Amino acid sequence: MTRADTPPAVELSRVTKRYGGGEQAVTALDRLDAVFPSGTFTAVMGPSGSGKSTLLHCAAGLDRPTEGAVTIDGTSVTGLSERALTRLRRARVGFVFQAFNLVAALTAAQNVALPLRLAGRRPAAGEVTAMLAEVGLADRAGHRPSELSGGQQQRVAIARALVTRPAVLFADEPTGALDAASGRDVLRLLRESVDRHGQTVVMVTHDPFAAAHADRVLFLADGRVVDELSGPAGAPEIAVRTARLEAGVPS
Ligand SMILES: Nc1ncnc2c1ncn2[C@@H]1O[C@H](COP(=O)(O)OP(=O)(O)OP(=O)(O)O)[C@@H](O)[C@H]1O
Repeated sequence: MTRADTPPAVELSRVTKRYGGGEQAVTALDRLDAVFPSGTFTAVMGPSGSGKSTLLHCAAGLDRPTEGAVTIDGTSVTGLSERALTRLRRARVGFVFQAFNLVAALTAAQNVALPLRLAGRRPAAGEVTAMLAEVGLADRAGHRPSELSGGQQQRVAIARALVTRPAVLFADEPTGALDAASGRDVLRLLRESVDRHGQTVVMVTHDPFAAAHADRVLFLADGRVVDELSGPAGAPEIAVRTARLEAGVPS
């Protein structure tokens, strides 16, 4: 099957997400449409409060839209029970957070094995080590998060997110807490997962240099996609579009 025949990893159709009610109601996503094709790397940018994290949470099945439809790896999230949604998420979705979110009491290897164990699988011999080797940390398998640098912790978090070979990996500001060199390592890993393994990656970022690693950049404002850059775009071009959006200038 060619990539064009493969269903999108994630699709959002007219997704609205409202928080609160009455006078206090906030519309975080406003009839938003977005398609994340399988095997592509998309960056999501936009001013603070534009709905980026809400988009990620709805697209990952961590949160349910108020209206509209979300399909993950061909399965409609609407109507799924909490249990079925959790199962879908564990099997088909990976998540990487700005703050790494590793389990402090577990070693790197145990952290990476966790999603397999939660899915009721005993990791095959060498599976976890191979995953750690992929992120350049085969020699740190027995270390706890407190014994690793921020960049190394984020690489363990990426290994943990990829070990189930999910249909889609979501990353929320994955380089936000890292120095420039560690940030570049993390972005290179995400890029390689797309190029080598056909992984689908969706990453929220404020950083045009980070977004320049993606195949496509979606720009959000007021809960809608208002601009898009396709094909690898350079950081300067991304920065100009971002500045325009923050200044409220239509593109
Ligand atoms: N749990 C919540 N309850 C009420 N309002 C919320 C909640 N979560 C988000 N919002 C509101 O929804 C809007 C979108 O928030 P969201 O966090 O998705 O934006 P963002 O683009 O990720 O922002 P930032 O770049 O600052 O992280 C904001 O106005 C925010 O205040």
